[in-house]
Amino acid sequence: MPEETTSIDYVMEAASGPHFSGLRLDGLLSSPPASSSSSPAHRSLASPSAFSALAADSNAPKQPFVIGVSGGTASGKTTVCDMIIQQLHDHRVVLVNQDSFYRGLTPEESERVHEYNFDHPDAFDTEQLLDCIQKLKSGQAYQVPIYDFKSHRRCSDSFRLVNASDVIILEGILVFHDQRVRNLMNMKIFVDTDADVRLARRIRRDTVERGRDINSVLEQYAKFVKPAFDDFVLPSKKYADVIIPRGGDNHVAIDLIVQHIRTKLGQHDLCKIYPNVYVIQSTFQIRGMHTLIRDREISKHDFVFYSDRLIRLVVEHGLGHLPFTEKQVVTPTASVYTGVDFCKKLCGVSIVRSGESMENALRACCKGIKIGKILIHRDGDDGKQLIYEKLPKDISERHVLLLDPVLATGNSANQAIELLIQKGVPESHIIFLNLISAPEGIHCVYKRFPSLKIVTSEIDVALNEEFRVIPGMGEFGDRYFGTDD
Ligand SMILES: Nc1nc2c(ncn2[C@@H]2O[C@H](COP(=O)(O)OP(=O)(O)OP(=O)(O)O)[C@@H](O)[C@H]2O)c(=O)[nH]1
Ligand SMILES: O=P(O)(O)OC[C@H]1O[C@H](OP(=O)(O)OP(=O)(O)O)[C@H](O)[C@@H]1O
Ligand SMILES: O=c1cc[nH]c(=O)[nH]1
Repeated sequence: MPEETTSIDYVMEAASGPHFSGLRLDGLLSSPPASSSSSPAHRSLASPSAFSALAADSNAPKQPFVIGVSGGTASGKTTVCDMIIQQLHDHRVVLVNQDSFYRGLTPEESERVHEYNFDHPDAFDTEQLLDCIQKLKSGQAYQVPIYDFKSHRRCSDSFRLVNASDVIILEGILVFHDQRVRNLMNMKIFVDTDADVRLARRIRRDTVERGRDINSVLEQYAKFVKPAFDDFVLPSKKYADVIIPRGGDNHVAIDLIVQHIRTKLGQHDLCKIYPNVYVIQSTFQIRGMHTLIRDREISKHDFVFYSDRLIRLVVEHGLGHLPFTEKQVVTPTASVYTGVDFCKKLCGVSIVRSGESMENALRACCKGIKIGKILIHRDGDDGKQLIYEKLPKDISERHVLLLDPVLATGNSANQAIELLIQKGVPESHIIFLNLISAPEGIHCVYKRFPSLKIVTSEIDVALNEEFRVIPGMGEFGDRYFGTDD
């Protein structure tokens, strides 16, 4: 026992000296490792303009949310990632491990594997990792290499195909080291676990799972793992947005992180510009319904059925934005329940004809609700003319749910809103409900009516030259009412 303690002390002591990247030919090179940012390969890749071009196009389809998870060896990164993936069960999440981008050792390096520093940034092919994350971010699938920890090589003929998804988690000890990789992340998490706990886990993992003897594990730890942690991993902690003490045991932190990711996923870029735009939180159910109603091959019956389901969700969500008052009731157990009372001064206004498809859902939610109508004639595509209106007399005292499934140029909506305001409805008392909004329509409405609320189920990419929403769902009214052939 005293002998073992001495040898551990020795290796720990030795850890405080200099350390080097890649293969240590003599175990004690005299110059520090070349800075990775100075390599020509680094300079040539991914110019800043490539990134800004990606970021600048506000009409581009929604980009995946990229989470970086870093921390020392055996800190519990994998557990944290698993928990996030599990809790985000209704989103498509992919995990990319930095380990997959280990360069793999040359035969010469393999012969002296004990002198190879697997914990130095140069041990990873960061250019390829960047390429992978950029491709996934732009919606393309990527063939991730498979690295074998036993042979220290990559499998030459097989890859793991990672598909594009809503969330990409990039996990590894050094994922915050390179600024270009960091810049691709929307959220950075550092798993902070005490060094002694990590070392104990590492010893158990490497001896039990990787068939190594304890001395070689400690030697590698002292010579490479600990120094690289101090030099590269720990300094990158400052880039983290969230630091999780105790790793996977910290359920509160993971819950908060997942909540934040959920909020961000539901947020279109336009919601950041216009805080009164609400996109209902996307789920596979909602996407499934959109997939059906956007499919030009769907039957009329199914188009109506799935549009109605979506409309009901949008209506329910819209009602959630109405004011309420507190109300107490006595339950059958003679206890007091403190709840809320629905807003009483309410009405719906549909823009004829498509908006009428939303009336049933509103009636189903609000018994006996008054519903007015506005008919706007489309004269060309910019000229809209109001030709009919029938509104409740006391509309100025009511909150108005304005109904129309499509917001395209915004001209119809603006005509209708203008009329409501003329009738005395305060702008902030109008909630415009629709299934699909085009960015152009949102800009157009908010230019004139910034305090109105829009509740929609998806924001599309753009309008085409014919002012149709892209990808859109074609002419909603014709498809819903069966007048399209
Ligand atoms: N001996 C040896 N070690 C390697 C090799 N490749 C990677 N490593 C070690 O693997 C570690 C990186 O993985 P970790 O972060 O510990 O693994 P992990 O399972 O993701 O850790 P947690 O999930 O945080 O517990 C580095 O510290 C390297 O020293 C190899 O081929 N041989
Ligand atoms: O934002 P905009 O560019 O004004 O376009 C949106 C309008 O177009 C559609 O109606 P359409 O004129 O096709 O009539 P319909 O409801 O009778 O089908 C839709 O229901 C909106 O009212
Ligand atoms: O794409 C569009 C544009 C306006 N109205 C629709 O129904 N669809």
